[in-house]
Amino acid sequence: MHYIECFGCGDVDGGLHMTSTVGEEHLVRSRFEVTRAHQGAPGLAHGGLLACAFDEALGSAAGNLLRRPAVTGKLETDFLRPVPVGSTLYIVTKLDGVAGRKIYVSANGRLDAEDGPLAVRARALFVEVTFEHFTSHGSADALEKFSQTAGRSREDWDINP
Ligand SMILES: CCCCCCCCCCCC(=O)SCCNC(=O)CCNC(=O)[C@H](O)C(C)(C)COP(=O)(O)OP(=O)(O)OC[C@H]1O[C@@H](n2cnc3c(N)ncnc32)[C@H](O)[C@@H]1OP(=O)(O)O
Repeated sequence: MHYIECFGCGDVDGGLHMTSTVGEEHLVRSRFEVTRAHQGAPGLAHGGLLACAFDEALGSAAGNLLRRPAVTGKLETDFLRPVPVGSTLYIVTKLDGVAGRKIYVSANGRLDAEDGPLAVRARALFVEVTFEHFTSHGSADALEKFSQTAGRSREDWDINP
């Protein structure tokens, strides 16, 4: 799932420009490059921006692994180490479970390498929604744009791979 106007993964000025890929053992790997635009304290990433990066990584995992539209219901973050400007967070997300519409995911973010020091941990509950969630609360035009730019139609979502 990729939407070019998404703040997390899209081609948006000032956005996070994150990329995510599904790898071995159904783990989703995401990267977040921390720039000066993401600062809170001087030279360090803002905690809210880091939470956003994890929302993106966790949401990307829920969406790409299950191929169901879902939105964040709950997001928890543990900030274990400062994350400096100029560093890259290597985020690995796993699917912990599904119960009805509830999708549980968790992630670890390590500094500058897959095996770097653990800097941020996060857990989230995503809730599966229908497309009407986006048309009734968002914008039908934006949803159409998503369908076009993601290269898939709404009907594709009915298929559970
Ligand atoms: C086109 C595609 C593009 C793809 C779109 C991809 C988007 C990804 C974007 C990145 C992620 C985001 O930023 S998403 C944006 C931020 N999030 C949002 O805007 C969500 C706003 N909240 C809502 O719309 C709603 O509260 C929902 C959809 C989350 C839930 O409402 P609902 O549909 O009425 O369902 P509800 O019965 O309340 O909840 C269903 C089950 O989840 C549980 N539940 C719900 N919320 C919580 C919670 N905070 N903490 C614990 N549990 C919760 C309930 O107890 C229930 O459990 P049980 O009784 O079944 O046991």
